[in-house]
Amino acid sequence: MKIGIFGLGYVGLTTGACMLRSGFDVIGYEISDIKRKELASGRVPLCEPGVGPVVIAGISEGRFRVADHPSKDDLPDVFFISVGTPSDDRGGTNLKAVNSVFSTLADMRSDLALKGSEIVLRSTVPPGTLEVFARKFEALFRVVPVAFYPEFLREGTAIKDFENPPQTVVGKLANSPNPTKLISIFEHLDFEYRVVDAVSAETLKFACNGFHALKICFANELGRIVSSFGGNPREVMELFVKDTQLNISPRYLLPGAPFGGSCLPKETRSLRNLSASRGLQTPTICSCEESNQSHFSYVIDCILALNPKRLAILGLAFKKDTDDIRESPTVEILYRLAAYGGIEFSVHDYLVRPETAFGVNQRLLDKLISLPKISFSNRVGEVLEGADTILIMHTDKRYELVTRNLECPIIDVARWEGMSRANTVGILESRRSSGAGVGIANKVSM
Ligand SMILES: NC(=O)C1=CN([C@@H]2O[C@H](COP(=O)(O)OP(=O)(O)OC[C@H]3O[C@@H](n4cnc5c(N)ncnc54)[C@H](O)[C@@H]3O)[C@@H](O)[C@H]2O)C=CC1
Ligand SMILES: O=C(O)[C@H]1O[C@H](OP(=O)(O)OP(=O)(O)OC[C@H]2O[C@@H](n3ccc(=O)[nH]c3=O)[C@H](O)[C@@H]2O)[C@H](O)[C@@H](O)[C@@H]1O
Repeated sequence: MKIGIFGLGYVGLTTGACMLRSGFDVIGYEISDIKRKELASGRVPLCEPGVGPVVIAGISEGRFRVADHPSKDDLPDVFFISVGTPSDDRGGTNLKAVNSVFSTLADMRSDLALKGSEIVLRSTVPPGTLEVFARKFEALFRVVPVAFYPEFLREGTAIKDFENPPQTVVGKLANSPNPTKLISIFEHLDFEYRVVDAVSAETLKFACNGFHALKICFANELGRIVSSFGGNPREVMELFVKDTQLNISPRYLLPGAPFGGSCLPKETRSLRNLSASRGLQTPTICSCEESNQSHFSYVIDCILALNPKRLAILGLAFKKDTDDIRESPTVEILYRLAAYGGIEFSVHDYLVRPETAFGVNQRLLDKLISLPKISFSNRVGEVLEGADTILIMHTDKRYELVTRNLECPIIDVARWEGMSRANTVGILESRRSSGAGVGIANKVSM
């Protein structure tokens, strides 16, 4: 069986690698010339453990090909759509890329029907999206099975998650046939799956990401309360998650950094936007954004309490084991601290590299490293040299080891260590009276 994948980003390339591992041939359709060229030259334009070697081997064996659009002489049996669905200006979902893919496929509908191809939407989309596209591209949906199959992978563990998903759900429209070829892929991978209506599958995806964000907010808010009484937030929550009868899984429940990445912030904005569009009052769900912002303020206070002059920051990506800096908490913290002036930053990450960043990540990184008083390196020793304060943002054991015997103050946000706001008020006052940070002062005071 031949698999086609639209969008060779974090999800699309992982899907490609997993399909190759399962023995299928893959054609990736990617709109970015640079990404296509990189792949054609045997370079993988992102860091995701395990993906690179499989994709490169697939390319050299001729089992992974890359093109800008499908050709009717070389049609896949199953098309996965994994293009980006970023937030729009109002917190809704920008569906332009998905629309463009459906439009391409609609133009080829007779060839797709002849081949018996199926279309599987994997991009995260708001409830009701498949129905909207079914109306818009009615002629395509009439002759080709189209399903929504939410993706539950996490960056950094994407292959593992793809091959062992927490659950497998296929959403389809009432009058659409079962996507039998897609289901035969699951059989091969030994997945259990459930077929539900498209709106349920679309909403389930938002429910999962919204709940992940909510759990993080709860853990971080509770952490702040425990800290204020002199208790140990990690200990409290480590005990809390031991109760797996009533407290569900430990994931997302250990206090640490504010949440970030390309998904949770986007989906919390989308949920607020969806509620508002239906005139619904959903204060718990809507408060996640505010709660996360207040946690940023708390972390900033803890850093400023140490009055750093030269701050070494370990971990720039939104979490360890990825090079993705989209909505990274570290990036947000850097901008907020930079607005105060007077701090020099040296930043380390094992995987983020200016020379290998692409697309949005490249633009974000270029902007960040053009900040005054910031240096960036992939050598941790270089970054630590001369630092008077250290900020650890990733739960990476290597950071624990390399900082173990250092004498300067360390704030390990990822593990909630060294987090204290003592003396913050005095420092904020003096920074404010020197005119620094006026623009964001109200965000920082709590
Ligand atoms: N990153 C993650 O951990 C997860 C993401 N998702 C969802 O999967 C989707 C993709 O996410 P990412 O892979 O992170 O995005 P990404 O931004 O890394 O990749 C999207 C790719 O699609 C390409 N593209 C855009 N329009 C195209 C078109 N018309 N034809 C072909 N290629 C096109 C872009 O150039 C880019 O390479 C989003 O809807 C996201 O919400 C779902 C689960 C996990
Ligand atoms: O829909 C998506 O796009 C994906 O979004 C997230 O995956 P991802 O953003 O790759 O990574 P996560 O591990 O969920 O991390 C997101 C944020 O939560 C934080 N986090 C994660 C786990 C945890 O236990 N605690 C915690 O604070 C991370 O540091 C990060 O800031 C979801 O968790 C995936 O299940 C989902 O498929």
